[in-house]
Parts: sequence; C-alpha cells; structure tokens
Amino acid sequence: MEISEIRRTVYVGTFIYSTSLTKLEVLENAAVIVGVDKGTILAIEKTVTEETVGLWEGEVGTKIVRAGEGQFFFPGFIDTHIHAPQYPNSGIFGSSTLLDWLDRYTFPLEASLSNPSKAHRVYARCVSRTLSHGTTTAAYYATRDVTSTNILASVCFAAGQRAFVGRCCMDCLSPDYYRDESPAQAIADTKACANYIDKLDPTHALVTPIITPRFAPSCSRELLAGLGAYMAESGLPCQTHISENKAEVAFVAELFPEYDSYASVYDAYGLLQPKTVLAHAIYLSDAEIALVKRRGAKVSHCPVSNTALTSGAAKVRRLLDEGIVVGLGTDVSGGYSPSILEAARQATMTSRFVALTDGEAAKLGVEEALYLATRGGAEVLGLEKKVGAFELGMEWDAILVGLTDVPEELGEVVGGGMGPVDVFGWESWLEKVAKWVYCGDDRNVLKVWVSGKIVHNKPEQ
Ligand SMILES: O=c1[nH]c(=O)c2nc[nH]c2[nH]1
Ligand SMILES: [Zn+2]
Repeated sequence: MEISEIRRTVYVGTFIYSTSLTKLEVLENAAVIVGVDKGTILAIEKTVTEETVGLWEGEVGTKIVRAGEGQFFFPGFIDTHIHAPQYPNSGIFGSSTLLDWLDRYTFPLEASLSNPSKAHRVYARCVSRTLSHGTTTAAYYATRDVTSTNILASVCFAAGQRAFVGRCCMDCLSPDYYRDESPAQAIADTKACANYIDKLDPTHALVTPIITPRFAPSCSRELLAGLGAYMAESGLPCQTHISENKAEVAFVAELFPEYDSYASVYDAYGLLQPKTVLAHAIYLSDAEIALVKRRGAKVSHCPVSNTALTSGAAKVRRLLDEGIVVGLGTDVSGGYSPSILEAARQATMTSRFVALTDGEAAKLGVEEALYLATRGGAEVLGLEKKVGAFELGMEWDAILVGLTDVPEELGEVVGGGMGPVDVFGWESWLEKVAKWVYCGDDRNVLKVWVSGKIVHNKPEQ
C-alpha cells in the first residue's frame, strides 16, 4: 500500500500513561486509533482481540503498528527547559557553580554559535539526540543571535520535534562579546525571531516562539519592561530562570533593591503570568511561592543541573502541594544529560535528600516523576489538551519502549542488545516501569512519534 493511501494507524499492544499525579494507567491488549491527517487519537479500544486486529489489518487505508512482547507505548517526554547551544558542553562543568560556570563555559560556547554552520551542526545533533531519548516536545533557549536562533527553529521543524524556541535576551552584566546592544535592539531581535517562526509554522502547530529574558541579572529594567509589554501584546509564552543559586538570589536583591524578592522583579514587569515557565525555583520564599501561585506561573524542575552545579534541591512536594504546576527540564548543559528519563530518575533521588530534612512526604515516586515528565510538562507549556497522555482528541506524541526479556533457558538473549533493562517475566507492569525509570536509557526507546509522524526509528538489532 502506498503511504499516501493510509488514512489511519492502529497502535496495538500495551499502553501506559498517567491519569493523575500518582496513578499510571496500564492498558494491555488495547488499541489506539490515530488519524493520519491530523495525527490525533480518534478512538481508544481498551481490550481488543486478535480477530478485531485481523479485521483492521484487512481494511484499505489502515496500518497496524504493534508493540511486541515486553514493549509498551508511553507518551512522549516533555523537556520544559533546555539550552540547545550548550549541548556540546554536556558533561563539562567541573566543580563550577552557576555564575562562574556561565562565564567560564557557557557564554564562550553560546557566542561561538553566531557562526551559522556551527549552529546548524550543534542544533541538528541536539535535536536528533533529544528525539532519540523520547523528547517529543522541548522548550529551547537558543543564543542571542537572530540567525542562529532561526536555525534552531528550522531544525526542530524539519526534524518534526514540537518546540518552543526563544532568542536569549541579555543586555546587562554579560561579557562585551556576548551582550545585546541595547534594550530596543534586544526587543527588535526577539520580534524578528518570532516573525521568522510565524512564517515557518504559521499556526505554531509544531514550533512556537517564546519570549526569553535570560534571567533578571542579565536584563535591564527597560528590557524587562519591553518584554513584558511584548508578552501582553503578542500572547506568546515566556521562559526564564529564577532562584537557582544563593549567590544569584543575593545578586538580584542587590541589583533590584526596590523589589522585595526575585519573583517580584518579574512580576513588576508583567512577566509572571500563566504562560511563564520559571526554571529551577529552588530558593523561593513563602511569599514568592504564594505570588507564583497567584499569577499562575509554572515551574520547570531541573534536578540534574541543580546537583551538577551544586545549586541545591528544589522542594517539589511543597510546590505541588501549593497547587503550582511543575514539569521537568534537562537544563542542558547545566544538566549533563539530554534525557528526561534521567531527569525523572534524579527528581526521585533529590527528593530523597529533601526528605532527610523535610520528612518522608517529600519523596517523589516513579509515578509522580513520570507525571511531571509528561502531563506536568504539557501543562507547564499550555499543551495539556494536546499531549502528555493517551486520550481522545490528543495528538499521538508517543514513544515505543522496549525492555529485554531474559529467556528461561540459559544462553544468549535472542535479538539482544535491546538495552540495559532485563526483565525476567515475573514483574508486574508497574515494576517493569520502575526498572525502566531507574535502569533505562535511550537504548530502550525504539520508536518516537510526534503528531502521528515517526521522528525517530531505532535501527533493528
Ligand atoms: O542553568 C542555567 N543555565 C543558564 O544558561 C543560565 N543563564 C542564567 N541562569 C542560568 N541557569
Ligand atoms: Zn537553564
């Protein structure tokens, strides 16, 4: 059958997804029917027989995709905070902390990406790498360079990754070689990137511009005000960093003495909104938590980066208990890993350190970490009706996960090399999922789809 004749794809097998913060739904012998034109879920059959699948197989215009033994479909991961231009520095951070890390490692690399061919090379690799780990949606910071930012948007669009792409605004306290010329120029350049994305993807079906003040210390009051006004006028989302490191928090207090907190600085300029993504949020005071909640701003929790840069451990349970929406971010390259599975794992691990001081309730479970990695991230980015789970009308943004079945007889694993997670056959599905979270990696990601289109296909082994 010609590809163009296919009107719907029927995915058959086991489907696992979050139905709440603490519950994973497991549908075995189920089917999800996806329309090819819009990539949306048309029907979910909770139990299907081989006979029914056989009938579908015989239908013109229908393609069947099966999850094999030990495999399951899972919603695509959502990375709510990642710096694409920092990707080559993944793993390179030594024992630096935020402010010296920026000067030593980050600004020189980001500045060098004003070279378009270097930018293209780095972005193409970053996007294919994150896709291979199952990231179907990413909120990217680019650099302050317009051409390079536009290259990132084009690379995401061509690769089929759902993305938010922001030109990084920074007109203060950054090195001379890497600083916006003026607030007016920073705003004009931000608009130029948004216009480019509007032409690339007019309905923002896949790629959306995002207003990106780097963080308060690198933005003048005039720039923050201009970006706040642009947010109000355009309706675009916004992403920034907040309260990541104690020295940074003290620095903001010194730079903006007229405001009583870091969060109040963003609020004063109209940047604390329901469409705002705040990365880190480790040292928010009670008053700041209340303000973030009142404004409906969202939080990107970046546990790998928080540990790597010795920033601290965010109190995620507290944020969740307050009703603040939280997703996960890799924060490459403050975080060394492009994998949201790694971020989910480290979210549970750092929560155990928080539990040592705040009590058992602070611990995050596997179900909760996977919720943050999917539905939580979707809500952070305003995509909760579109992606993050398998529900009618949602888009098919999904991954096929494969674990290794260890045979009952001693000997080689047939078709082995499927990855680092060994399954012996007596585990429940939830135990298999826990093994995947703690022991798995990209070798377990066999296929990835965005809006029903295949965007990563692991070669057969
Ligand atoms: O983790 C971080 N990565 C960055 O690039 C950055 N810039 C400001 N603050 C930051 N934090
Ligand atoms: Zn960051």
